[in-house]
Amino acid sequence: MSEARTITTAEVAALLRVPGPHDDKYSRGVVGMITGSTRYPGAAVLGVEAALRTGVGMVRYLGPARAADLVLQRRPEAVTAEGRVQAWVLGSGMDAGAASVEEGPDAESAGRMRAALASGHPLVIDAGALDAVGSARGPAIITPHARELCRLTGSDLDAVLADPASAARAAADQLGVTVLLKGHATHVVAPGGPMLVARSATPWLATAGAGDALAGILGALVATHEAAGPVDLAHLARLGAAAAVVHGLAAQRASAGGPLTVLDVCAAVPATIAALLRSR
Ligand SMILES: NC(=O)C1=CN([C@@H]2O[C@H](COP(=O)(O)OP(=O)(O)OC[C@H]3O[C@@H](n4cnc5c(N)ncnc54)[C@H](OP(=O)(O)O)[C@@H]3O)[C@@H](O)[C@H]2O)[C@@H](O)CC1
Ligand SMILES: Nc1ncnc2c1ncn2[C@@H]1O[C@H](COP(=O)(O)OP(=O)(O)O)[C@@H](O)[C@H]1O
Repeated sequence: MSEARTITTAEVAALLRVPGPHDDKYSRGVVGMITGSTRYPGAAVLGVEAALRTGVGMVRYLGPARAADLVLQRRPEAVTAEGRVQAWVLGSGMDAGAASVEEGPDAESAGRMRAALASGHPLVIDAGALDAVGSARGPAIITPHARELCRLTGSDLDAVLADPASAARAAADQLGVTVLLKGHATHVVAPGGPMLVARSATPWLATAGAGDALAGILGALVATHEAAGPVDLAHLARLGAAAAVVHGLAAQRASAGGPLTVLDVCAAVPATIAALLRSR
């Protein structure tokens, strides 16, 4: 078994960037999101909602037209024009091979995804972008659930579920990226780095779209940090664990012991962050 340490709420609170009087929307950080697809547009809405609720200077949403329309209906704050970003979230709500699509309504966002992968900016790589991890030029954190990790590394599902810490570490070493392996406990590790575990989640979070929200929370945290200086793989691991804790605590708040929807979790993120900030 791999050594693992539960990240504390004090560590998470210390990783939250608070805007100051001299900040503007660009100095706070811009997260670019190429998520959602014509088949799964809802994932784009959830990720954008989560990123905005986490606090970031701007969300630049560059996915397919159907998803962009829904994102704008829900969140007119989102900017759908190309421009500079500090960090990218790629692949939530997309089928495997999304970066290779060359025809149809999702081809333009596939091209944008290839450009983001080659940009050198930090990357949050989820769902349909996971198989493109080899073309990431910047530091990357991948966010698979156990089945996705197995598809990516060829490992056995029972072995991953029995020892997720070792599976996450092996994947990080094999792929040369930071790995955030989702589950009841979420394991996060950079190649050669310490294993961090987030244990704040409630099983009510086992619902479709919860992972799309996690990617948005993480993307916002990465963009706000990258805006202050370059983020490396070890830093991505700390931010990944912090995002999972915020996500889990927001789910506890949204649940209050009962069922939740993913938009409820997103709505609970600002109060969750405010409570963490009060504790520092
Ligand atoms: N609102 C949105 O837009 C949302 C969009 N989403 C997007 O959906 C995409 C697919 O994501 P995912 O994670 O579901 O896909 P994946 O890893 O292929 O797992 C499927 C495999 O699990 C297994 N399986 C086991 N039990 C099963 C069962 N009872 N019912 C069905 N399957 C069952 C089954 O294996 P089998 O039994 O067939 O061997 C199957 O192969 C992805 O792009 C994601 O971002 C989601 O985020 C949701 C919200
Ligand atoms: N039993 C559970 N207890 C706590 N959290 C869970 C549980 N099952 C799933 N989660 C969390 O819910 C999210 C599900 O993400 P994911 O599997 O990507 O789903 P989706 O693709 O539908 O968004 C992850 O953040 C995961 O950690």
